[in-house]
Amino acid sequence: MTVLAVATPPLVFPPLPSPREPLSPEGLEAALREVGATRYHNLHPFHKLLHSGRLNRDQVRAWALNRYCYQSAIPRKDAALMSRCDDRELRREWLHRVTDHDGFGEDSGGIERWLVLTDGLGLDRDYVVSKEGALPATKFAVEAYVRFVADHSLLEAVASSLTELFAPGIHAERISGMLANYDFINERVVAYFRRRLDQAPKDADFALDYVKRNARTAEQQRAVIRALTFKTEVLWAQLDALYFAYVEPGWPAPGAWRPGVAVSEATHP
Ligand SMILES: O=C(O)c1cc(C(=O)O)c2c(n1)C(=O)C(=O)c1cc(C(=O)O)[nH]c1-2
Repeated sequence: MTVLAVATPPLVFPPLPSPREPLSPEGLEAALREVGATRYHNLHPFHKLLHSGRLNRDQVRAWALNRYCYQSAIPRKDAALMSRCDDRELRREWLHRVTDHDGFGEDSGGIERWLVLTDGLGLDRDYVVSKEGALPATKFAVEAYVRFVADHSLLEAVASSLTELFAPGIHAERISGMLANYDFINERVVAYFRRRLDQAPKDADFALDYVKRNARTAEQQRAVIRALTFKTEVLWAQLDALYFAYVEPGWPAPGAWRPGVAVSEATHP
């Protein structure tokens, strides 16, 4: 079986830091950044294909439709985090993450902007929102993230959001790569990512500062490194599933979306 030739990350990742003695806050930040540098999903072959214009429109549709599940779960996981939080200051700071996605007042929110993207790709909105066509692995990975935040310590829950430290780079790469390489992508449909370029760094800086101040023992530091590693796996598993279903060998699970389903070729630029 020929697997598409793309630049792949090393098969064996460098060992993760596993502090026995507490690290300094700066040492902990370096360890967390190392997790991102070696495991974040910008390294995944599916993203390399997506950003360089080597997917066809149906493969981009499959990505957007599955990724909707992740988007729509983010406010649920942030509400789960807040429900466990006794610290009013932390709740006040975290609250806007829910409204960034669900919208508030005049702002229709990130989930709506994501649906503008799926509209632009010609996907039926009700079908996307129903999540009926999402891959099993997408649903499992996304729910695992919501459960992780609900079940682990507040510190680990905050740390699991730290993949956002690495998101602006991939969003910038996606905006320029997709605009340059696909004639069916325009400014209107990349609006979601442009907005995240401002939102994500503020969220990530706050969460990083919180983790550096609160993870003081070696045990807490191991836990936050594990939480961030877990989150990179949530993201990676979704792309593995997309690659298997829609690139190579191209086996979508029973019931998962297939080209031609819930699609109108007329896009809405
Ligand atoms: O496009 C991406 O690669 C990407 C990655 C991530 C991430 O790293 O978790 C998020 C987002 N986008 C995103 O748009 C977003 O709103 C978001 C929220 C969170 C989170 O964990 O709270 N991650 C991400």
